[in-house]
Amino acid sequence: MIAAGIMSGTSLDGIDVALVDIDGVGLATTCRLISFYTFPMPLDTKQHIMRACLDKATTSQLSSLHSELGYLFAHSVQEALKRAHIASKDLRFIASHGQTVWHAPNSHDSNSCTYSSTLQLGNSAIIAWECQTTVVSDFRSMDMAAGGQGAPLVPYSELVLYAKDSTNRALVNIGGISNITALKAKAQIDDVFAFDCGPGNMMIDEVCRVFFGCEFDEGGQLAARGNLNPQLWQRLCDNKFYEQNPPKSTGREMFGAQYTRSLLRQCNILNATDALLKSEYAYDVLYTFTHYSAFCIAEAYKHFVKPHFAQQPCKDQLIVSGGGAHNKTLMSMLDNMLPGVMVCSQHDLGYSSDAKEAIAFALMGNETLHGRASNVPRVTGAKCSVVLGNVTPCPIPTNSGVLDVL
Ligand SMILES: Nc1ncnc2c1ncn2[C@@H]1O[C@H](COP(=O)(O)OP(=O)(O)OP(=O)(O)O)[C@@H](O)[C@H]1O
Ligand SMILES: CC(=O)N[C@H]1[C@@H]2OC[C@@H](O2)[C@@H](O)[C@@H]1O[C@H](C)C(=O)O
Repeated sequence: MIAAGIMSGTSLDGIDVALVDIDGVGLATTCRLISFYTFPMPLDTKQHIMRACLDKATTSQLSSLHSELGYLFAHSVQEALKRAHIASKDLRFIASHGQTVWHAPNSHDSNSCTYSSTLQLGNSAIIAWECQTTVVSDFRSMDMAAGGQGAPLVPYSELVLYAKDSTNRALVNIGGISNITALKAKAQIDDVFAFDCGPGNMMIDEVCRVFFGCEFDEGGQLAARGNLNPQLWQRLCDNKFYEQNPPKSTGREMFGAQYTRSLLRQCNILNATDALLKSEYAYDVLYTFTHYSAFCIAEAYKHFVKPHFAQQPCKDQLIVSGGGAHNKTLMSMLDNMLPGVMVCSQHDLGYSSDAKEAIAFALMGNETLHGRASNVPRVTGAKCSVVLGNVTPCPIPTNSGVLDVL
């Protein structure tokens, strides 16, 4: 059956839509990518999201953004179907990740009456109405309710789609944040091991905005012209997220624009008034942040993944997906930091590097509609396996039960 997975991640660069042909459930699922599209995030919407992420949106602005994103996601799916020449009546369901504007898994504090929470916006009723189909959304809340971090969730789909009998595979997604999934050869669900490594492109993008007036470092060409700035490197390494034991997850709350700019200020880089000095700094600053992103991934691999792989002595692969796979400087830093490991991209293996997360949510939506769990408790720290997501039925009455989609 045909399903759509929608992902818009922490980078806010665009809305990813994967149209897939999906069959079966659990480890027997087959999921063929029919088409994949990324629709640019409109500037206004991006500003609205940033305002919410920075905790500066009013309640009415948040509510409006929830609807705004609902329409944007729905229209993205409609456009994808049109471009792929698929009739909307053939779409059986949409799995929508939503836009994360808040993710605070460790915030429980009874003294201040603060609760752990996660918030993904994009009104599912609007998506269901506009596309006249069933929608599965809000995948993270149930895992968090069950005591988990609500992230990362993609590892379940990675086990289903990429586990091998003869190779230890570490799958790294370098989006705004980078995360890693360890699939040792012949992995079963209880073997899956995954966590967020640290910043992926988030700080790199911020440096590009501050110094170069662009949104990202195309191909890593700008960083390639720099060298390590020792003072900044020291400051970056003071952040010990990369050393923390998993399970762990992070986001814009830790590695966002405010943090990036505060590091630059501490090193007197943002304070430099001399334009020439600033421009000389720029490439080194970008190189240093890129090096830090690679370092967080390499450290994650060396300290947590490699010992796990040692249980299965066979070939080790590190497979990179997400926008960071296009950054050649970052990829070559990773390669240098991990001698003896075959570092490649999803694309090198014949899969789309960009579509992975959108496909993953389509697969998890399928599990949900079959009443099956798709979190990995060992990964998120949840007390047990749980069925993820909220199901918004197709608005057309059928009188045959809301889950009659399959
Ligand atoms: N051609 C390219 N060269 C260098 N970097 C790129 C390129 N294309 C994309 N990127 C980087 O990848 C980022 C987007 O990656 P991606 O879409 O995987 O992130 P995301 O899904 O938003 O984030 P997350 O997975 O953390 O939620 C961009 O912001 C940019 O930094
Ligand atoms: C809260 C949230 O949206 N987290 C994202 C983010 O982007 C990367 C990393 O941080 C990961 O934990 C997660 O996304 C992927 C899709 C996941 O859950 O596996």
